[in-house]
Amino acid sequence: MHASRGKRLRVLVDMDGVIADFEGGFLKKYRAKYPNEPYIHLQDRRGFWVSTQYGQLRSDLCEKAMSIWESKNFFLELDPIPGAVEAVKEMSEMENTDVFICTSPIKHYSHCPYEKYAWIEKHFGHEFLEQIILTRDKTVVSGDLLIDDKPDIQGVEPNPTWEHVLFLACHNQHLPPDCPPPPPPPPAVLGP
Ligand SMILES: Cc1cn([C@H]2C[C@H](OP(=O)(O)O)[C@@H](CO)O2)c(=O)[nH]c1=O
Ligand SMILES: [Mg+2]
Repeated sequence: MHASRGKRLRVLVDMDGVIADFEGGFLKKYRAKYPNEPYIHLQDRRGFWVSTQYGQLRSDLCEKAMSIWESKNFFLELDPIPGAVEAVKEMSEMENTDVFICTSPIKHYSHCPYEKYAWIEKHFGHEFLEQIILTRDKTVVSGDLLIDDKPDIQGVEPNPTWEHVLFLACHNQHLPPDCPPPPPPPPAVLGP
């Protein structure tokens, strides 16, 4: 369809949960910082927001969870999702295709925006810094596809130009394809 119009395909690729392992990095650092607190195994994660499910486990764990991704080096030290960096590089070399990393910084901005840039430079190289879009509202960004692990992507634009491709993640893998509200969390699994 796009080729017949002579148009290039613009792909917006989300960062956390798609190319950077936010959930794995969170759990590793949470358990290291709070070895005596309960935690949620990745297979038991439900709902997009980690802090919401931890808050349901015990109310004070919401803030403890937030302290992890608000810490220096959290975003910088995330591991790539296996195969993701190679796949994005390959896609960006495809004919008539423009790839952008479209990612939302957390509002605690001391480290996150810088570290997202540094992460892209580290894994994709300096040139790829041209392809970064940092925004808290992805609906105002124009593109053909948005590959993102968040089931509901909302903002001021009710009709975004992109089609959302839901990227499979531990927190969304139980959702039916048409993405109604997530089911309630399973019974808490206590650890360690
Ligand atoms: C708080 C929180 C953030 N994030 C990610 C999503 C956003 O990045 P991205 O847009 O790259 O997926 C960023 C800010 O919310 O952190 C999660 O994936 N889960 C969470 O629970
Ligand atoms: Mg994401």
